[in-house]
Amino acid sequence: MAELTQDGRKIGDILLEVKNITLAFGGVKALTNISFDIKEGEIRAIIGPNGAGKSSMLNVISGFYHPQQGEVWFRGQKRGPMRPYEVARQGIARTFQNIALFKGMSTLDNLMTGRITQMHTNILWQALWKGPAEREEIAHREKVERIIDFLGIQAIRKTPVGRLPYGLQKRVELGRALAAEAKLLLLDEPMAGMNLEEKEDMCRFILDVNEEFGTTIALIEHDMGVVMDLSDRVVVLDYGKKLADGTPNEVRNDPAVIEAYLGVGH
Ligand SMILES: Nc1ncnc2c1ncn2[C@@H]1O[C@H](COP(=O)(O)OP(=O)(O)OP(=O)(O)O)[C@@H](O)[C@H]1O
Repeated sequence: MAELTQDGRKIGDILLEVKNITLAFGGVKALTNISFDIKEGEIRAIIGPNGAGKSSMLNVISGFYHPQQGEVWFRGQKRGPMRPYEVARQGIARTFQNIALFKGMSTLDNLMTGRITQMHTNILWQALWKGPAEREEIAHREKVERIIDFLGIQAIRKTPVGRLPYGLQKRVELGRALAAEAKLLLLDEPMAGMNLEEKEDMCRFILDVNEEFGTTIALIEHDMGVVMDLSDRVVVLDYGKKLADGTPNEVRNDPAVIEAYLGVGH
């Protein structure tokens, strides 16, 4: 059953669910018995003080970490242990806390690498018969050009990304994740290190992606203003445990959340 948000966006059924996830590194428990869901069309934030387990959670969802306990369900199916590229092929794309682009390559080429999960022909096939590979390349190129237009980055399409200012590199990284045409987009601190104007731009792009492509988005963010403005629901972690889960308003007024944040001087 779809529900409508105040601004008229449609939120559908559960797209991804984590159930009782426990993840430890040696003696350090990064996540303890964490459960929550992400619904189709939703913008979902994961927040919490430093070391709360946010990135670990994203790494579990994207297949980089494998929890000792718990289950991940995607599109109604329980997932077996999966490698990150298998998760990506299933329709989950992500960006990283520290930008992970190919710095010497152009914006365009970086975005093309985002198409890899969608490519059908391989190198042998390309060598044997150029036709289909060429047609495929053209189709991928068209998709990437649309993303370049959407993000307003035509002027930097040939620029090596290492030469771009930080805010633009973050935008290219978002573009690469978009190029994968994922159902679920995971953004690890998309506004970290940005000035106010860059943050406002990034917020706009996240909302536009969600509205225009219907992409479900889960993001980790430290800027509370951004989290409260952008997200439909927020899950709060602290010391690897789930502290609260609800609408921005519910979470903002939760005494346990206020305590956790005040306690670490936020
Ligand atoms: N690969 C790893 N090896 C060992 N310990 C790890 C690893 N990844 C995370 N941890 C530990 O797990 C805990 C949670 O870390 P995590 O990075 O998930 O927190 P976070 O909420 O994302 O923090 P931050 O806001 O500072 O990025 C920390 O104690 C961290 O040191």
